[in-house]
Amino acid sequence: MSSDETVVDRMGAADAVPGSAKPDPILVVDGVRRSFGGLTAVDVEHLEVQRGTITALIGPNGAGKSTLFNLLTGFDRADRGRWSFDGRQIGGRSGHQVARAGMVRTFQLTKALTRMSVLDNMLLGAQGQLGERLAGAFLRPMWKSQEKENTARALELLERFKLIDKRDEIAGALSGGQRKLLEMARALMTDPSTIMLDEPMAGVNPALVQSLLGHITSLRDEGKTVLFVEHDMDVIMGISDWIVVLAQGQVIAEGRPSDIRSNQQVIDAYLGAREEDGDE
Ligand SMILES: Nc1ncnc2c1ncn2[C@@H]1O[C@H](COP(=O)(O)OP(=O)(O)OP(=O)(O)O)[C@@H](O)[C@H]1O
Repeated sequence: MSSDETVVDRMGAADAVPGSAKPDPILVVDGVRRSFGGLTAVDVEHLEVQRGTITALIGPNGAGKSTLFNLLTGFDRADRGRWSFDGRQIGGRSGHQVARAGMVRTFQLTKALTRMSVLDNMLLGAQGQLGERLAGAFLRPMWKSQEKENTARALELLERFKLIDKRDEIAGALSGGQRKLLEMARALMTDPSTIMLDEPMAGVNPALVQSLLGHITSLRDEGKTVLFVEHDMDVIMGISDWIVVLAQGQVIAEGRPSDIRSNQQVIDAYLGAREEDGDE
């Protein structure tokens, strides 16, 4: 859990305003826009993500969270804009190149991946960003030495995520929570410095929630940057160092959990509406 003191240490004096400067940003986004026909899905003027923190990206359905994730990790093309990761411009790079630069996103298990073993899923993760485009992927032949190295890393991660006993089972046989653990473990195969988690708690049995939360905070405590999209407010408020709120493609607010909870614009655009709907 993030105590106020550690949050202050990590975020410095960052202001709780959209587009605020961070003391040591790992990701800097400028003027990124993506439209689908007449609909502007993402229109982010400026956004900085602080290195070594857990940053949540929240917003109502259709706010553009997934589209922004896809753009930043090279799985979709922006109409305009640029962004840098760890000081290097990576706008327009492929998912594979972005992964090599050190930023990886998780993907939910596609049908093809559910038919593969847990270990093979991990080995596929070693080949860089694993996206929908790789849905029908099969393992590329690897050099023996590389295969040995990858297998050793996969087993080490499966051990850490308590999936080692499942290594030879097909991924489709895993529970919802175990799938989320596999998605996270697989994304770590390339040892990224930044991991982007797509709804890490969706479909997770309450018994596994604490374990997943523990894994996420350990990643941050090891120095990794974690950016995640999530709908569960308790999870968001509980583990985030910083929260970015997107509505209709734009950043309408950002700040510490306490700032966001009391932000009237966020309550009007998102939190209030969710309370009426009943929290998902
Ligand atoms: N490939 C696409 N073609 C057309 N419209 C799209 C496409 N991808 C996203 N959109 C539209 O862009 C908007 C933003 O969608 P996006 O999935 O990024 O939102 P989101 O915040 O991730 O929503 P959710 O919380 O429901 O997952 C939506 O109106 C969506 O319908």
